Amino acid sequence: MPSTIMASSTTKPIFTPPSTTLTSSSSSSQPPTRSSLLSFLRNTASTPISLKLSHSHPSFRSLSIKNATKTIESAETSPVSKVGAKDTINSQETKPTILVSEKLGEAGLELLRNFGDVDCSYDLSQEDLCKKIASCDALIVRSGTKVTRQVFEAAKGKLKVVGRAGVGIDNVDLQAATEFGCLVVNAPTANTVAAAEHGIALLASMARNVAQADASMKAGQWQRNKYVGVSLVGKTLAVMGFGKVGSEVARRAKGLGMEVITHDPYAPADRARAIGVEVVSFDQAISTADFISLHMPLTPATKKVFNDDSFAKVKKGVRIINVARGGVIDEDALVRALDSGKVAQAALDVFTEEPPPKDSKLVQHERVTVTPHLGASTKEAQEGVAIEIAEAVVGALKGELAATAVNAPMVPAEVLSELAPYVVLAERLGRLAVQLVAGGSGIKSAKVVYKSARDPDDLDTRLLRAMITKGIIEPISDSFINLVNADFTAKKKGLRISEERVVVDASPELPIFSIQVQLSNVDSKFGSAVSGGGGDISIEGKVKNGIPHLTQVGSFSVDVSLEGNLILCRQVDQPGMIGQVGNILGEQNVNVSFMSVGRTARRRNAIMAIEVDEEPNLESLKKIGEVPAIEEFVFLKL
Ligand SMILES: NC(=O)c1ccc[n+]([C@@H]2O[C@H](COP(=O)([O-])OP(=O)(O)OC[C@H]3O[C@@H](n4cnc5c(N)ncnc54)[C@H](O)[C@@H]3O)[C@@H](O)[C@H]2O)c1
Ligand SMILES: O=C(O)[C@H](O)COP(=O)(O)O
Repeated sequence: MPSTIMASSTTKPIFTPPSTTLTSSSSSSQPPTRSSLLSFLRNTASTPISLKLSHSHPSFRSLSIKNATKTIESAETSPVSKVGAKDTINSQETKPTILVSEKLGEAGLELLRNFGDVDCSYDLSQEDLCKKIASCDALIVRSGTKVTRQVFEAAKGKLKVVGRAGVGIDNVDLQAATEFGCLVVNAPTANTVAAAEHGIALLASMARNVAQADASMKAGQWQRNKYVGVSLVGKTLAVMGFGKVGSEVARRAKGLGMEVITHDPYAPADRARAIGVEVVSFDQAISTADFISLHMPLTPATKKVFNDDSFAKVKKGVRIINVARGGVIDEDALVRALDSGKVAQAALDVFTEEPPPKDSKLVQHERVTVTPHLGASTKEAQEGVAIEIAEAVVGALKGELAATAVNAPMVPAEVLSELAPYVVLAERLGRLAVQLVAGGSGIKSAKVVYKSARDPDDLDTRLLRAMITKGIIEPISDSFINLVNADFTAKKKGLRISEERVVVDASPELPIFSIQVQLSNVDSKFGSAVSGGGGDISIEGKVKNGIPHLTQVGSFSVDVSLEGNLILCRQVDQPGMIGQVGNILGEQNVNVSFMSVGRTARRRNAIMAIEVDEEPNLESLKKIGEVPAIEEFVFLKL
């Protein structure tokens, strides 16, 4: 059974492909360009066509002569080739500017300096950050910089990647980043152990009043009876969030002889069981634990999850450790629970507001131990994080897909290399399909059919869908589309993209046998592209020897590589047609690089697909339209 995925829902028509008159072929109206944001992929030797997609705005010229009336329509030509190379981020002329707004390990800075101009400006105000960001290609932050919507707006499309040198990305407005097509990457692994060790340090020092006793001695006291602690062995620790840090804390707590239970709605129970940790419900965890250690991210679902209600359910005298995020605790409720004795002690590394106000009751509370967000602050972790984020940011600026992308699908390297030629095919099919739409028709829905011999579940199409979306939208709007914002932009423009995977009897060696793009409920300026009775514009392509080919236009089979621009003609099948069209193009020194003819029956309708190296002028296209046997034709720009 073919599977269908709805990429986005639709509300209103998105756009109308442009159409102007024959005389409007001048290239003087420069299309809007923005610098090359995130490319989808790097160039690889195995990829026949450059995948480093600079952010140009290639609109297209299209000419069609419809049936007997032979109306000529043309969309304005844009100087595609003039904008591409200049805008490429890693060109020889310009080095990317990387703003580092918080202290980063030297090894990471070194990596960044080898690639771009690094501006280390710490403690910037929001206003200064907004001023600076407009000239930056990348921004690297820790938890202290708030990367708000305002920052993305101020970047005016220049900012391509935000690197979070650490795990938590709650200080980055991910929605805004996605809308602006800005990739967000983090460094999720290098500080795990440091955070877990800090959690254990707080657990032990809280239980034995280390911080309070230390302060008391420094104040000249010797209070042995006052600082009698509690033992850890045999006590129950509830680890809330069994991710990287939580599981390391659990492991260490087991080593201290504690009973460990965990609550994590998403973690696989067998991973916990494997280290002797039982997964329980939230209520069970907090009501049975002697110690509760927090290790979940701050999300809308976890915000203030520890509040008056939850403190009402905890065991009297519970002790709480938080090295996750301050915002998961309602801090006023915690003060109340401490004052009432329901919570005996708390050890906190993180706060709702950082730094917390000087008169914070929580910080000043005598049964609270505090550290200024030091969980990740070991020499080792900071060097590791710096290298991890520098590599991710440099990779993203080079156009590589980041393994630690937070707001884009992570596509494993082996999948990526296999899909690379199909990615090119996908974009080109989208680009061709939209040029077949007649002016005046709004495109509301596109359907993509992937034919493959493989199990549909084995086919990750997110990248392909993004590229088809890019192909459809970019030529006719000023939107810049990448893997980060493709689905968002499609939805915003009311374009619904549905996907279907069809299993076919083909070689399982190839991930995809063919990709078909259908545009529904639109008129076509090339009627032959409309297939069957459904009235959908339909084109299909395959990858042959690593090169994308157009193999079907409407009901006609063709076979032409998708490397240059394309002329599609429908004519009465008769001798001499190739020569006539070839002569017209030859007169203008336009080289035909590839051509193919598909027909329904001998001496009936045929489609000629001609790939040309150069762009024919309007005069030549007009002459092609005037060849008597040619019933309709369209010029498509790739
Ligand atoms: N204090 C520090 O310096 C420091 C250092 C590193 C990490 N952190 C913070 O620690 C937290 C965990 O980091 P990590 O690297 O282990 O992340 P992680 O993504 O590996 O683990 C988070 C876990 O929380 C779970 N989770 C999500 N919602 C939950 C909920 N409602 N209840 C319970 N569990 C839930 C997830 O399923 C996941 O297993 C993050 O908030 C991170 O920002 C702080
Ligand atoms: O989420 C994290 O990685 C930690 O909170 C560390 O934050 P920091 O980089 O500001 O120390």
